[in-house]
Amino acid sequence: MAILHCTPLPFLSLRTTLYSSKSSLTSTFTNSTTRTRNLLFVAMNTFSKSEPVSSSASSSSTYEVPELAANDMDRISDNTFGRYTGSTKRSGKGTAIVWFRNDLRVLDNEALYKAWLSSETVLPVYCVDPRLFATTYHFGFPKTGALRAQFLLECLVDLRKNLMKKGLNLLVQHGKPEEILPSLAKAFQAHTVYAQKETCSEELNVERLVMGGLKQAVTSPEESSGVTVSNKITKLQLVWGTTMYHLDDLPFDASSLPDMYTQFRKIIEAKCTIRPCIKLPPSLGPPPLIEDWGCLPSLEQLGLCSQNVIKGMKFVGGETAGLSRVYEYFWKKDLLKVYKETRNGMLGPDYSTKFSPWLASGSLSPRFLYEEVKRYENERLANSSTYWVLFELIWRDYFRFLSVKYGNSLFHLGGPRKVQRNWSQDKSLFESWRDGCTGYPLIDANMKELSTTGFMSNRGRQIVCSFLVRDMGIDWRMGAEWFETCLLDYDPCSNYGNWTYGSGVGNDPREDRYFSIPKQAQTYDPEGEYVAYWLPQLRKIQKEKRNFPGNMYIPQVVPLKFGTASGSNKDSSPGARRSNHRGNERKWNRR
Ligand SMILES: Cc1cc2nc3c(=O)[nH]c(=O)nc-3n(C[C@H](O)[C@H](O)[C@H](O)COP(=O)(O)OP(=O)(O)OC[C@H]3O[C@@H](n4cnc5c(N)ncnc54)[C@H](O)[C@@H]3O)c2cc1C
Ligand SMILES: Nc1ncnc2c1ncn2[C@@H]1O[C@H](COP(=O)(O)OP(=O)(O)OP(=O)(O)O)[C@@H](O)[C@H]1O
Repeated sequence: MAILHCTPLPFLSLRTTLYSSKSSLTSTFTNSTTRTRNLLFVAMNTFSKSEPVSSSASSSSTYEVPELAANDMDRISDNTFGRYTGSTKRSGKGTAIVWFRNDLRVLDNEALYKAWLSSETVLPVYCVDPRLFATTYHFGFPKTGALRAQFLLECLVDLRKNLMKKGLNLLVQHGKPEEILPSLAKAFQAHTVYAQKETCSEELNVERLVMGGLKQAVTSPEESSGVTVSNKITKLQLVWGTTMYHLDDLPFDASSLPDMYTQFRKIIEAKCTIRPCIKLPPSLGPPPLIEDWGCLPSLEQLGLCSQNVIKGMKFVGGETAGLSRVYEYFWKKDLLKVYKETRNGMLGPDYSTKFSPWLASGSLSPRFLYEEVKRYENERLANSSTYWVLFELIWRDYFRFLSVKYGNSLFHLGGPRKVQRNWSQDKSLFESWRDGCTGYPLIDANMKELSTTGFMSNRGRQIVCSFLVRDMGIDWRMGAEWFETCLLDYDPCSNYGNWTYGSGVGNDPREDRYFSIPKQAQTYDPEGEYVAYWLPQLRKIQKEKRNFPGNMYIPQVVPLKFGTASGSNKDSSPGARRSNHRGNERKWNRR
């Protein structure tokens, strides 16, 4: 297989020039500074770009997710917006800024709604923050890989389009929010900056800096829209919005969050209701007078090599595509009713919802998903599958609330329980995992899918995590940071939360399990279809041997801790296809 090695790219300086007049606001890109990244691993940017061209159509096929024409997606999104249009009246004065972060949507966006209600003019802003394109904390991988960066850019194009449909626009500025927002607040004499509240320290730090910047940029006395604004500090109002259940509706403080998921779920299902989605008026305009709303950077300007998805799933970024995927999965293909039976699959777009990239960027509201599940249950049928999507979305909520409870310990080697264990940071072992060259087809296929598409199934993520941590004994944060680079759906809470669970350092000591590769392969890829898709050289091998190819495949870099990879299932893990969250694994014996 040919691997494209991209040498680390110089980092671009993104400089913002802001003319503090309402009519002239310009952003410029400066392609000047070259700062070579300080990288621990030089080959960190290796992406499996070009598989050999295969004779079989199925081996080289790509699937767009959703697989719908652009005009169909526009129609679906217009219809959805139509259902969420109300007749609220605004009563506010002056200008409010909406600072978009991981809430790149118009539908059910509370920050946007509050800004509209509280003002006469809304200024929507997105800051292309260079820190998002720097490197990960410990191991120097790209903080945002090319595929997620591309997805993000698509989200922004679409957000601008949807805001324009609502009579607004999106101001795109290049630089740090703590520098841009105070300047804008001053220039527009905004009374408030509204934004979605985040929970992890990197984002909290930016919130603190923005707050500090706003305090320093006190607006000067001036007559604006008939209102006298005198030496007022622009407020930063942070709005909760990432979860299906609202933080304020939990029957306990985040600090008393139960440490067992099931306990958490049962309490909130019994005691909490999910707030309805917000209905917006047909127009949120008028927009402020701005000549130049700013342009989006190219991947190259962000210091990334552009990467085409040439195999597997190609996700289309943006709210329009996200709403269309919901329509496609629930209504067009009618797959919600079988979700629980198919969700542990690995191949193709339809074994699971694939909502996660849109949820992570905030292009889809989890409350909207809840309402769509309920609508489906009313109009079609309700069964354990329709419930199970909500069950999984509650996991997502849980990891978000855990980040409030446990703070930075979610990112620490010992995790929230401060578990002491010896970890290795063996570079060549790690690289064999990262590049999909371990000699275990199931691991290698999953890792190639990740670097080629930015996605991996939940089953695959659990298996490759267990292998890295249990069989290789590698520092789990290396795996978590590589996922941070690659995943389209990267979310700090879900990613680091799942990695701490998978590594046995999470808050729940029972979530400490070993996934046996032979057992997983036999259960979830018995005919080797998945591995042969990603490793075409295995296609010539008998189906049931593809996961156990012996010397017909590359050598294994480490032996397995339990069981063998010979094809026989020597693993004594609990029964196959259990429907619980992390079924089909065995308790890890601590070293
Ligand atoms: C090591 C590891 C790392 C992960 N990193 C991330 C991450 O960065 N971002 C992310 O969104 N998910 C992460 N997950 C969770 C899960 O794998 C993905 O959410 C899921 O595979 C996305 O595919 P889907 O949308 O088709 O999921 P579906 O099976 O259709 O589930 C519906 C939704 O439920 C939520 N969900 C499902 N499983 C989980 C879970 N275990 N934890 C949290 N939410 C869940 C997701 O929002 C998902 O979109 C990780 C899991 C593991 C084991
Ligand atoms: N959004 C995020 N994405 C990825 N990592 C994050 C995010 N927010 C916080 N972190 C991680 O949280 C950790 C914070 O480390 P920091 O040193 O600031 O805090 P700390 O608790 O004092 O840790 P330490 O004791 O290791 O110094 C880092 O590992 C950082 O990468």
